[in-house]
Amino acid sequence: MMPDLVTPQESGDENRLTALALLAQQVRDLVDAVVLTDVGEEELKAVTAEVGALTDRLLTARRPSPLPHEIGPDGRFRNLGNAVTGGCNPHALPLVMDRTAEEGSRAEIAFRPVHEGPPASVHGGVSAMILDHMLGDAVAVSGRAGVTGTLTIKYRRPVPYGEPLVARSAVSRAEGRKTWVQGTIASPEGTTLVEATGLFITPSRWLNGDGPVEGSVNA
Ligand SMILES: CCCCC/C=C\C/C=C\C/C=C\C/C=C\CCCC(=O)SCCNC(=O)CCNC(=O)[C@H](O)C(C)(C)COP(=O)(O)OP(=O)(O)OC[C@H]1O[C@@H](n2cnc3c(N)ncnc32)[C@H](O)[C@@H]1OP(=O)(O)O
Repeated sequence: MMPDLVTPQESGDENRLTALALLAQQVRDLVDAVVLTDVGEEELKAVTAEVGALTDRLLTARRPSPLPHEIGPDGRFRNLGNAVTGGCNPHALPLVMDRTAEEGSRAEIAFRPVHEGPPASVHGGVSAMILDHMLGDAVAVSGRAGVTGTLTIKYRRPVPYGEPLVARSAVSRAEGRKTWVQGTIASPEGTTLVEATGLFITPSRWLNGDGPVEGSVNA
C-alpha cells in the first residue's frame, strides 16, 4: 500500500499552484546562488538568518506529503511535487516532457553548477536520476506503468553543465508486468554522453486498483 501515491488528494487552487511554482523557481535560483556565492562570513550569517525566517513562515501551514500524482485541469497526468519534473519542487530540474506513443519521451535539459560531481561536469548520480525518470516516463507513455527494477548506466563522455542537452527514452520490449526500456542523454548534435537500460515492473499491488492514479495502469 502506498498511501501518498494512491490517496486522491487535491493539489489545490491553480492560481496558488502558479505562485508555488514561482517560489520553487526562486528557490532554485537561491540554491544556485549558494553554490556560487563568494560573499564574506558576516553576509553569509545575515542571509542564513533571513532564509531561516522564511522557512519558518512557509511551515506555518504544512502538508503531510508533497503534491500528489493527479489528473490536472487539462485532463493530463501531472505530479507537481516530483523530484525530477515537478514544477512546484525546487529539487526538480524541472524536466518538461515531450511525448509520443511512437517515439517515446524526449526532454531538453540544462544542468547547472549545483549538479557538479567531477570538476566541470555533472555528477553521475544526477544523470542516473534523470535517466531513471526518462525511462519510467517512456513506460507510462506506452500505456503501461511500473517502478524501476533494474537500471544500468553506461557513462560514455563527461556530461557538461551550462549547455543544452537532450534526453530521450523508448520502450524496447514488454512482457506481462515487465517492460524493458532504454534511453540516452546526448548533445544537441547527437553525441551520446550517457546510455541507460532498465527493467520496469508493474507492482502486483497496483493491479488491484492501488495504482498511482486510478485507471492509469494497464499491465
Ligand atoms: C514516480 C513514479 C510513479 C510511477 C507512476 C506511474 C504511472 C503514472 C503515469 C506517468 C508517470 C510518469 C513518469 C514516471 C517516471 C519515472 C518513474 C521513476 C521510477 C522510480 O524511481 S521507482 C523507485 C525505485 N524502485 C522501487 O522502489 C521498486 C521497489 N521494488 C518493488 O516495489 C517490488 O520489488 C517490485 C514491484 C519491483 C516487484 O514486486 P512484485 O511483488 O510486484 O513482483 P514480484 O516480486 O512477484 O516479481 C515479479 C517478477 O519480476 C521479477 N523482479 C522483481 N523485482 C525485480 C528486480 N528488482 N529486478 C529484476 N526483476 C525483478 C521477479 O523475479 C518476477 O519475475 P518472474 O515473473 O519472471 O518470476
